[in-house]
Amino acid sequence: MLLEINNLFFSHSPENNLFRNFNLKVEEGKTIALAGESGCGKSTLLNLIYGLLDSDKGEIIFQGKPILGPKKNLVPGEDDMKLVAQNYDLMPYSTVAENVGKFISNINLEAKKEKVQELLTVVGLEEYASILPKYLSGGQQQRVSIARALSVMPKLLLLDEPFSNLDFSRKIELRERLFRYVKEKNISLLISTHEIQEVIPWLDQIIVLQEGRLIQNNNAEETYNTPYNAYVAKLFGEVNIFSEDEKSIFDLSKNFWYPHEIKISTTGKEAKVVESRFAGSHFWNKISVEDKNLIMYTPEKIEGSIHIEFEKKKEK
Ligand SMILES: Nc1ncnc2c1ncn2[C@@H]1O[C@H](COP(=O)(O)OP(=O)(O)OP(=O)(O)O)[C@@H](O)[C@H]1O
Repeated sequence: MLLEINNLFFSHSPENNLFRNFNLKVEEGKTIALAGESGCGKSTLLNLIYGLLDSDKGEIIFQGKPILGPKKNLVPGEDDMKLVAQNYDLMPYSTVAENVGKFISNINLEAKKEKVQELLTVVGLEEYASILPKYLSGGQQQRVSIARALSVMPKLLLLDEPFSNLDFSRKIELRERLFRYVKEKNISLLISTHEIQEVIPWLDQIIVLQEGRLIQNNNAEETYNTPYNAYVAKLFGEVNIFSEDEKSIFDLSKNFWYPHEIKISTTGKEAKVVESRFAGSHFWNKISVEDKNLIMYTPEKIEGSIHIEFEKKKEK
């Protein structure tokens, strides 16, 4: 096992016990999302794993060796682990290329140059090699920091919200190149995000945190289809949530229905269209059924009175 967290306890302050008996295992070469709403403990967990914080109890074992916090280890960080936090920590008077090459040996300068070039391509900054970081946007600095972390070929890369500062098209480009690169090099990636939708296609596993508790740890498909609770379902975007009573009124077998799982049918329950709005790839509709408002997506604009059914194949 690459990383093992056993019975971890941690609190920032005595009145706020964030992690209470937290356990997690990370295998080699896996791409894992650390998901959960703001404040659930994602950054704190990454900092604990990297050795920037002292745990109150329990152990974090990386490649068979315990990670010691700052009290016992003055220089945090392991050779085979890198963290890219939300402050990018670049050398201000060195160029982008020098920053990326900071940890690469100077023994073979030609090989170093090639490696830096390869990493700049991964993060889409080939043209910025000779620029100083201060002339870069926050998102670009973030990418330099990711390239520098990749340069040491870590066994485990921890990324804290790596796409938070990027516009949509940059995000799509970086995402694909980064995820392919880490898989190819067998680097385990633990990436914190509150926009799980954006990374689903690349994930082996999703770990969901809720107020410091690990509440679900499955692959993306299982997490999406059988979310542990409404909090998990909501991480995937809009979802219709039914109480136990409503579940029986609607004769449903599960509590969470995504908008695309509700379909127009010739029979089924009658519904009134409250509003229908163009949303790009579909129309976003609010409908009212049995005094409950539901969101459903349709290919065309809808109005008036309709009949709906709940997609059968997703029922479990
Ligand atoms: N230095 C600190 N001192 C005291 N409390 C802190 C500190 N850092 C974080 N916290 C608290 O610990 C909890 C977890 O914070 P953390 O930053 O780990 O969450 P997060 O899931 O990464 O959030 P975000 O997605 O907003 O970055 C929050 O309640 C936060 O207010």
